[in-house]
Amino acid sequence: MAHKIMTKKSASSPNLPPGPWKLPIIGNIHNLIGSLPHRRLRDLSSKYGPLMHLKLGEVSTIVVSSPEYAKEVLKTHDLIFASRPPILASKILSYDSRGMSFAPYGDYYRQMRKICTLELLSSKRVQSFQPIRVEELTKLIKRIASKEGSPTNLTKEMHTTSSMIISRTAFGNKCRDHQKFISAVKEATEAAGGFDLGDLYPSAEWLQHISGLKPKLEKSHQQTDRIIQSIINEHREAKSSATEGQGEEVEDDLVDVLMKERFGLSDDSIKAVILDLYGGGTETTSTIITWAMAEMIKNPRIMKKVQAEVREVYGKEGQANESDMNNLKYLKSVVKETLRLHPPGPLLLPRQCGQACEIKGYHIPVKSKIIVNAWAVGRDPNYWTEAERFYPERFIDNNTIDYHGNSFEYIPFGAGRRICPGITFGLTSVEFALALLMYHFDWKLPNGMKNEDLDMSEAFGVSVSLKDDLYLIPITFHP
Ligand code: HEM
Repeated sequence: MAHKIMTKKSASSPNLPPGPWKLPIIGNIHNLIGSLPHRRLRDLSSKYGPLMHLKLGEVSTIVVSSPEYAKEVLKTHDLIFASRPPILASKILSYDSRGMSFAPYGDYYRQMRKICTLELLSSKRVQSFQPIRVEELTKLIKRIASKEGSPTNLTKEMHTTSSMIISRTAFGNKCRDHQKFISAVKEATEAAGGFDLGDLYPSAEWLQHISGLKPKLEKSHQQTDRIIQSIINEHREAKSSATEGQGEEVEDDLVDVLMKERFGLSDDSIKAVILDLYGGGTETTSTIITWAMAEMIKNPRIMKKVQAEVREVYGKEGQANESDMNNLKYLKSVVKETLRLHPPGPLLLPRQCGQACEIKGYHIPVKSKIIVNAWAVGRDPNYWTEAERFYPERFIDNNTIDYHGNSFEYIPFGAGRRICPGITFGLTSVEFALALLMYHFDWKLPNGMKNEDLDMSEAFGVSVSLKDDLYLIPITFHP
């Protein structure tokens, strides 16, 4: 291994992974200033190695930037790193971390994860939501067609569509105003997206008060709580009138599933999980679609090839449908390549070390925060030829690299026990949306802009997205 210990340490000082010099109090916070975190961390790790130690405020942080070390953390020592660090936003917004994303690893988490993978996000359940996807995406195609020839804000359109798909999946027809829920969560996410000093200095609780974040999060939480609670109450009423034989048949949306008696979940747990699924599935899905569109506009050869494939497969039917998606081999490779270069969560979600351990001779202290730089791993030139190039062909006929965290050079959904449970849900929406956009329209940039001039700069947020909204001109395709 290239990064051996260079200096002899005394027996009492643990052999931490290498890292930049630490300043008093702030540690390495100043080392992160300059560019977006995933880029900055990659630059630092090219100097200090693929297993790097940083001190961010009080928090000992281990940064993983190569497939070999990602495998150590996400597979070899999976159980030790299966927890998440406590985060103020999740404590407040997610009912004391009762959702799945930030629940500490333990019995409660395992129960929720099981419900989620077997009941809420299983292939069968995802399949059952097909009518919702078809309806929302048909609305999207109609809205875009109505703007024929003029610039359309695809970023915004995709965000609206993904939000509606997940909100309708979660609440079904028993919610009268999806928009109210969507706006409240947007506000909460914006509040949580800020940098929280309190999380970097857990021992100084007073910091949470002076940063002003806590009251902001509490206010947002009260608002979202009121809305979801009233949706749950509506479900309860619909259920009881159906049982009494007066109501319509109760159709299973995600809240219905979570309310099943055999799970014995409290309302707070139900609300936390719903918020998690909404938070985990909306922006991720819409940003991938936008990145894929931007990459294809930049590479017209690729867009033409996808369009030819989609139009050939769906030509006879005159419209795209989900059942033939398996024939769209090239479109699927475009999605895979988009996720390699633009994983919406470039640093996955942080893990926490549950027990002091050693990785290839380096000491990992208990309670360290673990950051896996999936973005850097997906661009590692030791694993990828022409790593920075958008080249979907690399995945055609490559059956070894899948989405399930088995190849550690490709982990846009993470790997191991905490791998994203929404892979099927997310990919089904992404691939179908792209098939429709490619089938129904030709696309060009506004104001005579050249393909190569499209700015691909990133913005860091809940997901890493294009910095500027993507405006494209649709031209309807008439078969
Ligand atoms: C389509 C694009 C998506 C991407 C790229 C993505 C990516 C990720 C990543 C990187 C993680 C962290 C994994 C880890 O720590 O190893 C994660 C976790 C999670 N995702 Fe996704 N996700 C996507 C879609 C979805 C959807 C559609 C849902 C739900 C409807 C969802 C729900 C979740 C949840 C609940 C977790 C937390 C899992 C846990 O801690 O056990 N995601 N996702």
